[in-house]
Amino acid sequence: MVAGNWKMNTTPSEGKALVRAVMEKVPNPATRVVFGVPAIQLLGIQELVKGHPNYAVAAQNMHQEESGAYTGELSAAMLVDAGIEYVILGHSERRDYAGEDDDLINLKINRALKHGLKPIYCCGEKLDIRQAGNQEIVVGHQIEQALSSLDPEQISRVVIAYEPVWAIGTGMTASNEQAQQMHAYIRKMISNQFGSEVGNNITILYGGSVKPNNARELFAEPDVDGGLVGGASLEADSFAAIIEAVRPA
Ligand SMILES: O=C[C@H](O)COP(=O)(O)O
Repeated sequence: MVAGNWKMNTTPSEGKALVRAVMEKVPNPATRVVFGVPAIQLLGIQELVKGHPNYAVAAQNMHQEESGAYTGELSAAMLVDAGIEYVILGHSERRDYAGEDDDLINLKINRALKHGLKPIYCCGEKLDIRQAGNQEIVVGHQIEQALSSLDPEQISRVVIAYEPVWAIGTGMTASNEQAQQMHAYIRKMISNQFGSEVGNNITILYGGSVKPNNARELFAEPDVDGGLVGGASLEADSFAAIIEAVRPA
């Protein structure tokens, strides 16, 4: 699977042009392709991908409550009614700028699953943690807090995105070995808690400076099931090249 996270980029007309160009370049992707678009574009982009077996749309956030007086927020029910299939939750930018922690993210994941949305749960360590060699402790803790209350059926609808914070938007991609090591660790954690069938089948994406020139090698690692792409998803040529770098299932 390849998911693009546009973050706060593209106007609605730019977004539509980008999706049209990607779909024209890769009309039949060999993998699931998801556009994570700004809230104002959800309906418009959903219209463009509607009916396509491999293209889908993700919201970049969602509120944990069912409905109510939460000005500026989007609910799970609204996303589902608009035809949206995925929601990105726990991105490091929301952890940093909106103060989200794994307890809150756990509430959001539960709400999303209750409505049939598929959460793309983001986790990952900061640079000082990596330098101290504590990345598995920190990511393990994030996953435990955010996902351990789920049952095997629920977790099987979750996509995990490992995004080392030091690699996001910096051009400093994790090495293939670093990515593989963490993905294997995450898969083992999920297998231990939910059983090996769930662990073997869960999709674990790598995110952090994925580009056309490193995607193929990263995606060739046995536990890397694709990517969550920021900057390189904003340009049709580079996103199309990354989609085409996914190894066949
Ligand atoms: O959600 C995507 C990540 O934050 C990666 O962003 P990037 O590809 O620009 O490093």
